[in-house]
Amino acid sequence: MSHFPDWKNSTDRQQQQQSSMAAGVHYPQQQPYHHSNSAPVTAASPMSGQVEVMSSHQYPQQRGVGAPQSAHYPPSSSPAHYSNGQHQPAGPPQASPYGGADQRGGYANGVGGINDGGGGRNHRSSGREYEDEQRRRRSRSSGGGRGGQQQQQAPTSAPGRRGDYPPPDQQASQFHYPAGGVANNVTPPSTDAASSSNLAQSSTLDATQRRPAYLLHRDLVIGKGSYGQVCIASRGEAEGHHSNKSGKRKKFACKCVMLRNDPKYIAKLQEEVNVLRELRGHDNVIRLFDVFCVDNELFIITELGRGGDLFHLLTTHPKHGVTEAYAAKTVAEMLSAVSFLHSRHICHRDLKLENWVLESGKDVWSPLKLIDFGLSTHYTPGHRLSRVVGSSYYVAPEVLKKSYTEACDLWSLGVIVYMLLSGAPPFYGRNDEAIKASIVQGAYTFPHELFRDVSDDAMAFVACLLSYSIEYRYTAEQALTHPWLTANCDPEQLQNCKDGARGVGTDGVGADVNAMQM
Ligand SMILES: Nc1ncnc2c1ncn2[C@@H]1O[C@H](COP(=O)(O)OP(=O)(O)OP(=O)(O)O)[C@@H](O)[C@H]1O
Repeated sequence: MSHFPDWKNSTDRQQQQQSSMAAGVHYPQQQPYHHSNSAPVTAASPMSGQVEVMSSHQYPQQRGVGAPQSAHYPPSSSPAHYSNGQHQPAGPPQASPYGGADQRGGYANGVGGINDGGGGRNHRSSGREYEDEQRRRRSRSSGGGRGGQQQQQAPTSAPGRRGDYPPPDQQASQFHYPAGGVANNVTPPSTDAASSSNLAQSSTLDATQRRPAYLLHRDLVIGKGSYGQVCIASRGEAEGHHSNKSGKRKKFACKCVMLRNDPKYIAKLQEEVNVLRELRGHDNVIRLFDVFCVDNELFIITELGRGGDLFHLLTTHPKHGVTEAYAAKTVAEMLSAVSFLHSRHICHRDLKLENWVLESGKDVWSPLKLIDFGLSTHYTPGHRLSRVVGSSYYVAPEVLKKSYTEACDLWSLGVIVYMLLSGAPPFYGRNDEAIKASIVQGAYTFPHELFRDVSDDAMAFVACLLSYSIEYRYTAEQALTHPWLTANCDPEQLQNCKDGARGVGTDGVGADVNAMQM
């Protein structure tokens, strides 16, 4: 028996993936996986009522040939643990490979209980502030969830058919926005119908300012999150504007968020949009195209990651772990994006497999793009953040202890790399509270069963990111120079990542948002 429900058989996830396929998100067929001799990942146990208190996705606990049969994996008696206090490096961590499997392990320290009162999460709502989650859960259980309202209000066409939203007769007024019509300020909904007209509607248009209408395909859902759903939007020839070479309408991802009359909520959305704007142009950050409001609903139009997210890539294949070459390429791109964020004093705070999408549905080696800046925030260097936000499994211990810096993003990347290499999370538990306790304790191992094909350098790299002390944790810039990346990445690609980290090659960063509109 395992404490991890069978995430592979999650109905929500399957439906979402089928919907994504229909929506034009095609998961690449190439398989960058290793462990070809390993047995398929074993489904642990059927999804159970635990889902209410589990994180968004359930990660496998046991897998592969030789995986321990115990309920807790790695076993708590594993000799691979060693304590943080005893083995903390004296200076910034170097690429010091561990001598052997029995010496590899995580740092344990005597940190006490978790002081966050966060609760569990539903299937796909892990990336949110814990207090908000509690509120949403109450709202859902009373049948008043925002997502439900959104579904009901959506004036889509008949089920199964493409739903063009808004209806054709409303498109001109609602989706032809002026040149300055991007919602530069997200306005809270108003009870006054006249004043609740969105920015697009309230501006005067002339012919030269008009832009092509978007068609929002409400039934082509590519992702669901705690703040709404992400659908396909398209525009192109049908409105007499430029189409792509094949004459098809160009597709975008559209995050649809119902606005609430809540200043904090609006401020959060404003920050998400601001951050997306500011990061525009980096190769590994999803590109923002438009933002606008219609009838108290905010639409954030971005580039479409056609290859789906990394969670899907990692979990839908029967083998576990990707090759080191693929992991290194992936991580170099992640570090490039994160270094770029940090150079602009933006902390993402929700780095996880689900928030990286592949640009192409045909090439698994295509560039990765960072999405979901809903928890991102600008920070003042040297000042600590205190709000407990993040996703289970990935959240850094110092975040749970309410005093953290941008280094929390590097911890999350450490968790991601660990998972890419092994297919399992370093910190886990039977529910969110147990996972958080495991993180705060900080002990993890590199079980031989999962890491037998993984190099010492790779594990040393992970350890540099999963350093309990932020003093010793690598920055994104430092991590980009780690020998494991040098040994496993294409030199030119790695250099591009390093350049991207410094903002070299990013087009028009900081320029007026209107310049980016198509
Ligand atoms: N631009 C995109 N291209 C492809 N897929 C996307 C894109 N944006 C979002 N998705 C998919 O939709 C899912 C949810 O999107 P997003 O994370 O932005 O929503 P959210 O409400 O903020 O979610 P969460 O609560 O998990 O943080 C993603 O995990 C991803 O699978």
